[in-house]
Amino acid sequence: MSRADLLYRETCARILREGVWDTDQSVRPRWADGSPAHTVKCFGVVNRYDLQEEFPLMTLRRTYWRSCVEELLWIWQKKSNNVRDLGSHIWDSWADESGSIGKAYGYQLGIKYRFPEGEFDQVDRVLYDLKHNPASRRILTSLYNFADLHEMALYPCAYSMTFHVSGNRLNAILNQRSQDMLTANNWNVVQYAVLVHMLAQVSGLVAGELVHVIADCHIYDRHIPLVEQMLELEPYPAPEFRLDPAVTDFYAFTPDSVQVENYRYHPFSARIPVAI
Ligand SMILES: Nc1nc(=O)c2c([nH]1)NC[C@@H]1CN(c3ccc(C(=O)N[C@@H](CCC(=O)O)C(=O)O)cc3)CN21
Ligand SMILES: O=c1ccn([C@H]2C[C@H](O)[C@@H](COP(=O)(O)O)O2)c(=O)[nH]1
Repeated sequence: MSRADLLYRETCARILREGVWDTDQSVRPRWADGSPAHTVKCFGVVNRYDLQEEFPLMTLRRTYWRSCVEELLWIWQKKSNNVRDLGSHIWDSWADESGSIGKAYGYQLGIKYRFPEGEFDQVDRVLYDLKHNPASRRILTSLYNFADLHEMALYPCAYSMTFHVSGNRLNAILNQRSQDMLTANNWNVVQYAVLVHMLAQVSGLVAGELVHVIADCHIYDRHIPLVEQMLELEPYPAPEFRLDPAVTDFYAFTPDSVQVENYRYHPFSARIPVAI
């Protein structure tokens, strides 16, 4: 049985049982019809995924894992902030006429900074440190650049990764300030699990633990019946994950480098409205 499903069920059940509604407050997100998108939320959720044990793809509904990988490579490899470089349309609602989402995500990872060994962007610095200073406690990235927030269409949600090598295992903490449980929880978990596998492989390590720390973990009001239906389902076993072992350069990965086998999931016919 997929552990990712169990963690998902526990997190949603906790929000529905103990969560606090923001209905009495004025909130930023809107539904397509203009009405406020309220949530019920819990603070400070921590979910741990052992990537040696299983690939954390949920089975309670289908996660479009290939789109997750495409978005991951758009941010971490292409370092793009333009939706025209992304295969899917998930970011279109936040893009301007030129396709830009502003100085967010990929744009931040592409900025170069000075280090004793020369100039690196955040991704190249992580790759350098994993190879040359794996014992370092300073291997992290952050997209939360206050100087540029006013030029971002949406402030980064999954905003920081902290990497940690113990033995030959690469562990990571994903820090997320805000999480829409139905639309993107498993989406975010899957893409950062793939990132840990990719970085481990090109650094001569194996993927260890992914610790997902979520500050505001919420379910939107219009998602509640859909989540309740999912909580009734029995999870299937987790699928198998395979990353093309021939790839040794992070920039050589493509969506085709990732294979998922025996992915069984429950049908989910409803369209998920996304709060803008
Ligand atoms: N309210 C909100 N929730 C989010 O999860 C979210 C935002 N806003 N804004 C920025 C990005 C965009 N994200 C999105 C937006 C849409 C889908 C989505 O439509 N997913 C569908 C199918 C995707 C596909 O066909 O590839 C799904 O069924 O999961 C996923 C992530 C995640 N983020
Ligand atoms: O990767 C992502 C991107 C966005 N989200 C969700 C979390 C919130 O529901 C909205 C962002 O609204 P804020 O008011 O800026 O918090 O998008 C996500 O879960 N994962």
